[in-house]
Amino acid sequence: MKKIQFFDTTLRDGEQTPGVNFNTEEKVQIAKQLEAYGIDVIEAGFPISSPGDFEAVRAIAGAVSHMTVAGLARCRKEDIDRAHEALKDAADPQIHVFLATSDIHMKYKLKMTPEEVLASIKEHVAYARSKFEKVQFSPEDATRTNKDFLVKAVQTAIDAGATIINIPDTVGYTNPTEYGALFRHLRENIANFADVTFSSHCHDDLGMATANALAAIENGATRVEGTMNGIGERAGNTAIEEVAIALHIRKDFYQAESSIVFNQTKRTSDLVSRLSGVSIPRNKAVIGANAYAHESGIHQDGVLKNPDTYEIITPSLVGVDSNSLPLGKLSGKHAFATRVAELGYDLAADEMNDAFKRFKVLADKKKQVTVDDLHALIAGQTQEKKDHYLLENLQLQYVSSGRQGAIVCISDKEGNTYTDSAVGAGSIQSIYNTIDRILQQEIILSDYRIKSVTGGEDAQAEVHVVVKHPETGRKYNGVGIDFDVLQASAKAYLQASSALQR
Ligand SMILES: CC(=O)SCCNC(=O)CCNC(=O)[C@H](O)C(C)(C)COP(=O)(O)OP(=O)(O)OC[C@H]1O[C@@H](n2cnc3c(N)ncnc32)[C@H](O)[C@@H]1OP(=O)(O)O
Ligand SMILES: CC(C)C(=O)C(=O)O
Repeated sequence: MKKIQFFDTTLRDGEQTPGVNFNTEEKVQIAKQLEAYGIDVIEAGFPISSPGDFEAVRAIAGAVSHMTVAGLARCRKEDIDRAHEALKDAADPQIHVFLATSDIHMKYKLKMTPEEVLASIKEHVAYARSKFEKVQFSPEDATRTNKDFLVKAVQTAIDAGATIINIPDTVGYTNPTEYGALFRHLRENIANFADVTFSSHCHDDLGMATANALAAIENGATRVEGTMNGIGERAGNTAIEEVAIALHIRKDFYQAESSIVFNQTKRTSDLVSRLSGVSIPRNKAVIGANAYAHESGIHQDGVLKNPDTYEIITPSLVGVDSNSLPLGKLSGKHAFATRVAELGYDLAADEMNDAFKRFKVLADKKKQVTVDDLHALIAGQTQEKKDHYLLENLQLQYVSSGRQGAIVCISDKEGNTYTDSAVGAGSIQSIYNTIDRILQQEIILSDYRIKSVTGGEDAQAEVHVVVKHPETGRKYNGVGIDFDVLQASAKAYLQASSALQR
């Protein structure tokens, strides 16, 4: 098994995410959590960039005990001096010196010739080495750099004293085949490749940052740079938690291990998300809210029988409490029955079948069926079983100004069905007038209240009515629950009428 080190740059490249700005206290908090997560090296910042960044690097250097603390520096002596100053209290300091090597960066950004770039690498890496034992050099934009020139730049850095070489895919341009081949090329052409730590640093512009990092590992890299949750410049960096878990779950393939403390994954990710303000997409690998949720019936049935059928990561491994089986229109009977039983209902087989049919109708209308929806559904079903009359269907004619019309069909316990129609000042009144005609009753509606049982725009409605017998003055209650408020109103009125007619 080879050992893969993780270099976390959440506080440096991660902070380059537009809109993200950590203060020193937050940086120290994240650094300590990254240490608990088992990160080997933390890039605490870019000390020359601002007094705040300098201070944060200094504070982190003094706050962590067994993680290497790195600071970034351009090929400029003042950058290296500033990093040295910021890291002077670190138990294990490292400097990260970089200089771009691609034609486009050298010509347009640096305005330097390739020869000047090689000379600068030699001079500044040597200067860094005079101050640090651990010197990392990154040829920025390496994946768009001429391969022969990249070898020269890397060899120059190693000869000048670099102990770590990082190969950045600065603009997220490469792919796993090409990036893997680049590491092979370096392995074959760098004299003392094995004496130096080779590292990957990928960006996610084409969505391949994790795959590229893994390809680097397959081809000689023993260190991976990345950020928690993949935050970073533009589309972000390699997500550390993804590479770490991929190595662990596919140990059989990668033959590699790391110091990552997996059950700290969720906690670390949550902290970075909260302090950065960058929320995690629900479908994000490893730590997204849906990563351990199974909605479709066949998957839910499999997971209930044995979680390994559809779960390659056990939620507790990464510090997630448990998996979940959210109910939706694609869910099946096994998951539905399990949830109903968990909610404390003991339904007979025919009741369960009936409830499942109603659930499917409801789920077709709602994005997700919640626990409240289930309570409402079962409460409605239990109540309707007791009622003499049942609503079969309802048809309404809406006129923008004028009287509204309703056609109502109801059935009774003996299996008779009755259909009639009537008009009213509003839709609900037209429904109630029709029910009165069918049941040949004259009753007084003394109260009508409506509330939503569940949340969201697709909430179920619960309607409460109180009707009064015109002669005895006795009052009868009715409750109707339905996805549709007019249906719920009809059901409530029928229930109250059933009670009055008994
Ligand atoms: C690929 C990466 O992510 S690299 C890290 C990127 N991160 C950041 O840039 C965040 C922090 N940066 C900053 O605060 C500022 O850019 C500073 C303090 C570093 C520099 O600020 P300024 O002096 O105002 O320069 P500015 O940012 O406008 O331009 C960068 C200068 O650095 C030069 N430069 C860029 N990279 C390097 C390098 N590796 N080595 C030496 N010089 C470099 C540029 O050519 C340019 O030089 P010029 O002023 O002679 O034209
Ligand atoms: C400083 C380097 C490693 C970098 O962040 C990049 O090239 O993306």
